Amino acid sequence: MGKASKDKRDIYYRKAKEEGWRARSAFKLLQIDQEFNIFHGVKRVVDLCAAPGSWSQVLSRNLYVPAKQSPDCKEGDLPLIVAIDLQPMAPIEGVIQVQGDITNARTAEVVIRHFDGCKADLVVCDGAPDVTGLHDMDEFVQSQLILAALTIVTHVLKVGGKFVAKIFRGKDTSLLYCQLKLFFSQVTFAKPKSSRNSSIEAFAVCENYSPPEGFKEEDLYHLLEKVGTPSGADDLDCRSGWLEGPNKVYIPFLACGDLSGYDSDRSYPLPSTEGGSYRSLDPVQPPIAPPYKTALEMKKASSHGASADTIRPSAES
Ligand SMILES: C[S@@+](CC[C@H](N)C(=O)[O-])C[C@H]1O[C@@H](n2cnc3c(N)ncnc32)[C@H](O)[C@@H]1O
Repeated sequence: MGKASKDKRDIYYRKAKEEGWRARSAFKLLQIDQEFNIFHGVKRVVDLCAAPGSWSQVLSRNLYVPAKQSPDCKEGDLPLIVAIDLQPMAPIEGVIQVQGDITNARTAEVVIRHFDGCKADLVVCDGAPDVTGLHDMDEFVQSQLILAALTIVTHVLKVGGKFVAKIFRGKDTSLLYCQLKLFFSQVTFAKPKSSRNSSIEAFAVCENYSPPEGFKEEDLYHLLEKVGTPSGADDLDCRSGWLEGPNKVYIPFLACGDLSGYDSDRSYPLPSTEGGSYRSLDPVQPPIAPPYKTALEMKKASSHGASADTIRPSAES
């Protein structure tokens, strides 16, 4: 698809470039905030799986920049934004970057250290594995990423805090809902208007972090395993809900936005520019070390006569 054609078919892709966002996903977080007011009162935030950084940009523009420009704000009062990803990303004003795997305990430790004993008001996670197209498999890997994010949440989120995580809707969605409901009094699955209807993605918006009484972080997985099992029913289900039977949970699902917003499944005419012809903008910030870079290097080298297996992946060279 040519750039102009993509601009026409994907209004949020075009708008992202016009407004200086690194990815169209920025609009998903903005639309979730419009509906749930998740940024209200937030001073400390963790952005998990943040690259290329459009959610971190949203956090910077909505929290850090206004505070910095306020004449009453002192240096120590500036919002703290910590962003983590496997991939490096170009710097963003007011955002501390950690490169690491969120499923690794050491990454969680680095994040916790940045908070220096204080707790976060908000944790967001837009993590996605490389999608295989096998829905059950993709949903499973995605749910593992969410559970890794929940591990970090249990260590860094303050009681009453919020957590927003990308989910893939599938057969285990109710289980995931019940697991999240163990820790948050309000859990809503939301679909922002900028997320295409054809995509199985949605976002779990979890409000009012309130772990079960006596909860210890090291017991997280043991507790989650009990959700939906007969043995766990007695002590957990009153909080998290039932997976089966007459009292089965119904997941609150909300389509964010109204009819006045752009529809991500529609094509929109391109704006006419001076001179009549439309000029597509370049992406705001191309990824600095994308996973496909090695493949491109190998392809380039093989077309110049070198054997592909003599090329070292760029991370090792
Ligand atoms: C959809 S992108 C995130 C887009 C980002 N929110 C933005 O607005 O620019 C998903 C990201 O998840 C990251 N990711 C996937 N698995 C991860 C893991 N185990 N640890 C850290 N990051 C991970 C990928 O590297 C990728 O950058």
